[in-house]
Parts: sequence; C-alpha cells; structure tokens
Amino acid sequence: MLRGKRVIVTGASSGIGEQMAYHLARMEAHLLLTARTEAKLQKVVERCLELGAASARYISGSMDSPSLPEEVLSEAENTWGGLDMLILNHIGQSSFSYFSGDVGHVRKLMDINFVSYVALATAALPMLKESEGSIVVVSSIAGRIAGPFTAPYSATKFALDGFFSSLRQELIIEKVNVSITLCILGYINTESAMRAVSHVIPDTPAPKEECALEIIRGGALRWREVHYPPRTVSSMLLLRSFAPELLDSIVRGSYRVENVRRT
Ligand SMILES: NC(=O)C1=CN([C@@H]2O[C@H](COP(=O)(O)OP(=O)(O)OC[C@H]3O[C@@H](n4cnc5c(N)ncnc54)[C@H](OP(=O)(O)O)[C@@H]3O)[C@@H](O)[C@H]2O)C=CC1
Ligand SMILES: C[C@H](CCC(=O)O)[C@H]1CC[C@H]2[C@@H]3C(=O)C[C@@H]4C[C@H](O)CC[C@]4(C)[C@H]3CC[C@]12C
Repeated sequence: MLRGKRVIVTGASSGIGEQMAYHLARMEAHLLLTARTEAKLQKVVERCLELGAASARYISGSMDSPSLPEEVLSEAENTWGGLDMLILNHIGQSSFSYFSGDVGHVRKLMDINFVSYVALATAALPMLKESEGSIVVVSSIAGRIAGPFTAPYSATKFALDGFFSSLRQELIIEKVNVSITLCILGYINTESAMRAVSHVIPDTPAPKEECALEIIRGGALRWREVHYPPRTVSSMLLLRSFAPELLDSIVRGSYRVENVRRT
C-alpha cells in the first residue's frame, strides 16, 4: 500500500522513528526524515536507499524552532509536489524523575512534543486533503494514564490526544478524507527509554522493530488508534475505566521507587 507514497517521518535519527524509516524504505516509499543530528540522519538515509526507498532525504533542526515545520513541508511540496503520510514521532529530552518545578522545561517540552506537531499537521493539511492522506501521531500510554515521574512528558502527550481527537471530528464533519491515527504505546526497547527507566521499571520492553511496523500498518489502514503492545495497553486502559485507583496503586507498586533519581 505504501509503494511510491510520499512520507515524512519526524524523529527518524534513532529509536522507533529510525525503524519506521527502514520499514518504509523496504516498502519502496519516498522518504523525508527529520531530527536534530545531521550525522545520524545521513546514515539513516544511506541505509534507507540500500533497503529500497524510492527516494530518501533529510532536513535537520530542532522542533522548538517555529520556522522548521513550514520548512519541512515546503521541502515536501517542492520535491514531491504533494504528501501522502505525515508521521509525527519526535520528542524532546525529558527525565524519568520527580517533577523538579522547572516550568521552563515544561514550556520547552510543550513546544517540541505538542506545538510543533500542531504546526506540522497544519502546514501539511492542504497537501493531505489533495491526496486524501494520513496523519499518524505517536503517543504513549503516559498520554492516557498518568503514572509518576513523567509529569511534563505526560502533559504533552495528553495534549496531543485532545488536539488531534478534536481535529479528527472536524475533518469528519467537513467530509475531509484525511485520517488521523493516534498511537498509544507501552514500554519499547529504544536506547533512550531503557536508559531513562530500566533502573526503576523491571518490565521487559517490547521490540522497537515490531512497534514501528504496527504504527505504519495502523496509519496505512487508517485506524483511529494503534495500541502496542496490544495486550498491555488494552488491559491498562480497561482497568483504568473500571478501577482507576487500583491501577494507580499497581503502577506505583511495580516501580523501584528507591532508584528514582532526583534532578
Ligand atoms: N520508547 C518508549 O518506551 C516509548 C516511546 N513512545 C513514543 O515513541 C516516539 C519515539 O520514541 P523513541 O524512539 O523511544 O525516542 P528516541 O529518543 O529514540 O528518538 C527521539 C527522536 O526525536 C529526535 N529529537 C530529539 N529532540 C528533538 C528536537 N528538539 N527536535 C527535533 N527532533 C528531536 C531525536 O533525534 P535527535 O536527537 O538527533 O534530534 C530522535 O530522532 C515518541 O513520540 C515517544 O513519546 C511512547 C511510549 C513509549
Ligand atoms: C512503564 C510504562 C508502562 C507501564 C507498564 O508497566 O508497562 C511505560 C509506558 C510509556 C513509557 C514512557 C514513554 O512514554 C516514553 C518516554 C520516553 C523517554 O525518552 C523516557 C522514557 C519514557 C518516559 C517512558 C517510560 C516508561 C513508560 C512510562
């Protein structure tokens, strides 16, 4: 379904975004990748071309720059003349620890993890309306159920749900055939996530390669939501609707709280 399609992946220099780029390359899509680190993006682009991407290029920059979203979408318009899928995946750095009271960090993280997603989707919508394309928003179980030690991060992910679920309703009312897929992910074995939480959360994380493929599948099939790993996410969501306090206490009890670093 994605052969020859024009796809933007943000946060594609590592982790789940990098794996999505490789899957899309094998599917022979055209790729435009973004992240801050040019050297890593160059390597990912090279690998994508080896794997069979129809084309692959990148733009480097930080998503707290207000001009970057427009720049990325102009690049897509100028090189491809359109866009079929926008995968919003990047996140700014945040620690897994008690809230330090740093309001500036919350503001910056909101800009990177939320406002830039809105700006990218806004700039992409004219092309996506034309192609009847898709927006894929990578979120987290921490954007549906707030556990401890992720207050600023959780807030940015809850905001994504509010904005994109409302936008989805408006597109349906206006009979605009652009799908919005929200991805609710549990713990995945990317380097950054394991570095942040493995000393506190003893669970085995799910594989990033399979996670990346499920996100792409959900986007291509225009699903409303992707839940991955499906059993963990669905059972946590179910328990939250029937017994939220029990769930909160299970989550607190499963953490090695004594290992949490204070920043
Ligand atoms: N791994 C997990 O357990 C889970 C992950 N998720 C979600 O999955 C997505 C991917 O996470 P994961 O792969 O683990 O994260 P990674 O840390 O591996 O990747 C994050 C990506 O974002 C880029 N990035 C970081 N800061 C910025 C910035 N300021 N501007 C632009 N790009 C930036 C990074 O590249 P660079 O540093 O070069 O800029 C990198 O490409 C996120 O949306 C995350 O919330 C959800 C639930 C669980
Ligand atoms: C452990 C949580 C799920 C509950 C369970 O017992 O399985 C994880 C679900 C979501 C994770 C966080 C997340 O969304 C990604 C962040 C990425 C950052 O780089 C650092 C780590 C995260 C805060 C990560 C931590 C584990 C979860 C809360």
